[in-house]
Amino acid sequence: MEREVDVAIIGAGTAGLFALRQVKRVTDSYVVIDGGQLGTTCARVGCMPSKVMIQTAEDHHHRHALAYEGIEGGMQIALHSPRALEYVRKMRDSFVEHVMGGPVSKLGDKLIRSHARFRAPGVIEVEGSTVRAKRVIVATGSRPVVPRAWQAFGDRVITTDQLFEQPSLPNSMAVLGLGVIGLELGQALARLGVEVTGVEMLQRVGGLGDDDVNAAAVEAMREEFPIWLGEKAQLAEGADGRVRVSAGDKSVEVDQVLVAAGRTPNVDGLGLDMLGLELDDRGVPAYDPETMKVPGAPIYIAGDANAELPLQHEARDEGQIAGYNAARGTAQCFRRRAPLSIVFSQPNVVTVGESWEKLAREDVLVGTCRFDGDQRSRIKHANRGVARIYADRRDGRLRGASMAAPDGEHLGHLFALAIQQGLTAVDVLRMPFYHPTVEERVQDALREIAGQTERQPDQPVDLELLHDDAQRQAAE
Ligand SMILES: Cc1cc2nc3c(=O)[nH]c(=O)nc-3n(C[C@H](O)[C@H](O)[C@H](O)COP(=O)(O)OP(=O)(O)OC[C@H]3O[C@@H](n4cnc5c(N)ncnc54)[C@H](O)[C@@H]3O)c2cc1C
Ligand SMILES: NC(=O)c1ccc[n+]([C@@H]2O[C@H](COP(=O)([O-])OP(=O)(O)OC[C@H]3O[C@@H](n4cnc5c(N)ncnc54)[C@H](O)[C@@H]3O)[C@@H](O)[C@H]2O)c1
Repeated sequence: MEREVDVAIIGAGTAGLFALRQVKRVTDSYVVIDGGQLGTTCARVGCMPSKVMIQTAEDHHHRHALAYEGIEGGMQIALHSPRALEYVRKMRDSFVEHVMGGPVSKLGDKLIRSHARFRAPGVIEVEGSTVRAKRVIVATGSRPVVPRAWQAFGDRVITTDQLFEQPSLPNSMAVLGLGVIGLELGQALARLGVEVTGVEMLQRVGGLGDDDVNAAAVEAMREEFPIWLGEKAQLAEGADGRVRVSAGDKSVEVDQVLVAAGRTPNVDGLGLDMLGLELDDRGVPAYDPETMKVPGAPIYIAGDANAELPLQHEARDEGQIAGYNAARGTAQCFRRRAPLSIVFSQPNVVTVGESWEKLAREDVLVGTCRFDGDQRSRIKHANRGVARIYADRRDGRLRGASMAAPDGEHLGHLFALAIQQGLTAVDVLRMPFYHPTVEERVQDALREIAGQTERQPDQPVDLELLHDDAQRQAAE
C-alpha cells in the first residue's frame, strides 16, 4: 500500500508536534509517523518527571533549615520513597495526558504507528507500506548513551528512561556524568536520602565553560555529595550484587548506577546514509539552523535529532520553523532566540548568550557578583554561588552570562531578555531592582562593567540624567 502526502513528519515529540501545528495551517495532506512511545520525551521521561523529583527533593531537604526558623520536628520528617516515586509518575501521567489529549488525539489515520526508514529522499518505508512525501521533517529526538559493556549489569545500571519507573530508591547510587542530567538529578537523589557519588571525566560540571562559576558550582554540590572529577568512570562486579565504580584511584561500591553520560540523536536506522547527504560523525545531516532545511534534499531536521541545542524550547522553535518551511516548500530564515540553558540544581546553573569559551577575552569586560552575602539569599538559605556577566568592551552591550546562582532560572531569563534586546550593562542598571530580591545582587556585576565603560564616573550611573543643571538654569 502506498500513501502520497505533501508533508511527512517523523516523530511525534515536541519538535514533531510543533511542526504539525504549522503544517496544518497550510495543508490537510500530511502524516505523522512515530514508532515509539507517544507523549514526548519531555513529558514522559525528561523535563517534567525530573522537575517533580527535584521539587520533592528540595522540599525534603528544607527540613534541615526548619530548626533555625524555630520550627520543631523537621528532622523527624521521613521520605517514603515508593510513594515519592508514585507521585512522580502520577504527575508525569498528567503531563503525558495533556499531550495525548491535544493534537495527538485528533490525528486519526494521519498517525502511523511505525518506525520510519528512508528509501529515497521523499520515500519512507513504514510497517507494511510506503509513504511518498513532497517534504519530510525528521524530528526523531535522542536517547541516552550507555556504553555496551555496562549494559551487562542489567537493571543495576539505569538511565533516566528507567529512573522514574523504579518501585523505590536504592540506598546508594553512583551518578556517572555530571553534565545537565547528572548534576540536577545527582543532587536531587542525594536530597532524597540516597548515598550518591558523582563522577565526571572532565573538570567541569553542568556544561559550564567558565572556571570561576564551575568552581562555585562544584563547591556548592560537594556540600551535599562527593564529586570525583577528571577521570572516566569504570564499572566492575562488586560484593553482594553491588556494582564497583572506579575512577582514577577512587572507588566505591553502590546498589545502582545512573548513567548520565550524554544523549545521542535518533538518526541511525533512518537510512539517511543512503541518501547521498553530507553527514557528521553522529550521522546527522548538514542543515541550516535558520531554516532547518537539509541542503539538496526535501528534508528538514528539528529538535534533539539534529543534536545542536537539545532543549525543549529549541525543539519547539525548530519544529515550527521546519513545519512552516516544509508546508510551503520554502527555506525561509527565522531569527533564533538568545541561547539559554538552565540546570535545575541548587544553586541553578545557567548559561545565557555567548559562552565564555567562545568569547575572545580581549573583546569583553567581565562583571562578577557573589551570592554568599546576599541578604535575600540568606533568608532563603540559598546564599551560595556566583554570577559572571560578559559585556562588549567597546560599548558595554551584554553578550553573555554564566552563573551558579540562587533563583538563577529567573536571572537567566532577565539576561536573555537584555541580551536579545541588545541592552548595555548601564541600560539594565537603570531598570528597577526591588529590595530585597536576589535580582538586586546582579547590580554589583553590572556596576563593575559600567565602571569600565562610563565616561562620567561622578554621575550615579544607574540613574539617567535628563538634562544638566546648566541647561535647566538656561531654560528658566
Ligand atoms: C531527564 C531529562 C530532563 C530534561 N529536562 C529538560 C529541561 O528541564 N528543560 C529542557 O529544555 N529540556 C530538558 N530535556 C531535554 C528535552 O526533553 C528534549 O530536548 C526534548 O524533549 C526533545 O524533543 P524532540 O521532539 O526532539 O524529541 P522527542 O520528544 O524524543 O520525540 C521524538 C519522537 O520520535 C520518535 N521516533 C524516533 N525514531 C523514530 C523513527 N525511526 N521512526 C518513527 N518515530 C521515531 C520517538 O518515538 C519520539 O516519540 C530533558 C531531557 C531529559 C532526558
Ligand atoms: N535542565 C535542562 O535543560 C535539562 C535537563 C536534563 C537534560 N537536558 C538535556 O539532555 C541532554 C543530555 O544530558 P546529559 O547530562 O546526559 O548530557 P551532557 O552532555 O550534558 O553531560 C554528559 C556528561 O557525562 C560526562 N561523561 C561521559 N562519559 C563519562 C564517563 N565514562 N565517566 C564520567 N563522565 C562521563 C561528559 O563529560 C559530560 O559532562 C543535555 O544536553 C540537555 O540538552 C536538559
